[in-house]
Amino acid sequence: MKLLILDRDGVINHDSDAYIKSVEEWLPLPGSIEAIAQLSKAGWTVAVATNQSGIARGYYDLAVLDAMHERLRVLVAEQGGEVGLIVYCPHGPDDGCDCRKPKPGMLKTIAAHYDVALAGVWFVGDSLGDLEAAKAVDCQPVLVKTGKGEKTLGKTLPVGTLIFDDLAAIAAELIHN
Ligand SMILES: O=P(O)(O)OC[C@@H](O)[C@H]1O[C@@H](OP(=O)(O)O)[C@@H](O)[C@@H](O)[C@@H]1O
Ligand SMILES: [Mg+2]
Ligand SMILES: [Zn+2]
Repeated sequence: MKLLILDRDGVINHDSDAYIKSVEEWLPLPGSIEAIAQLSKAGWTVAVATNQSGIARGYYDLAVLDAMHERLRVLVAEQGGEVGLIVYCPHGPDDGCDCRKPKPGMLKTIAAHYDVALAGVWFVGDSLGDLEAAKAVDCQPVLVKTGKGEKTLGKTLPVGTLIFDDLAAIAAELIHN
């Protein structure tokens, strides 16, 4: 199967150092909804793996998080596509969970859900932790320059990291090559 895994904040929607705390603050990046819909219509399964420590920090609750993801699903459906499994880590940095990136727990959950191997599967993120999570399970790390991506570019990236301007550029690459 053609599986693509996306980080959420900074890849699909605008990110904020103040966290994305409400559906109103959850604003798609230019071209991201269309990119997901086009990928879906081209036979790709698009899953999401997102850290959401704002839950542990008490900035918003699971109902709000679910509403953001319902919004994502509705917007993509309006473009004729669909979003696959969305996995989130609600824990804080000190909770010692297995799912918070850079740990690869969420990627493993997605692989198990679809019963596929992760080797070579593209995982698209804007933070170094996303790329490190990818590397940990032999996914292809892919950095976008949106969100925190420009800042991440200044760090030492995992060997072999691919770099694209945004999700729309990734969709064009995957669909047309
Ligand atoms: O990019 P994804 O994984 O979809 O989500 C990132 C968010 O959970 C938040 O992650 C936080 O990091 P800490 O969790 O506080 O280290 C900060 O970077 C926030 O700016 C950001 O909105
Ligand atoms: Mg991000
Ligand atoms: Zn977790």
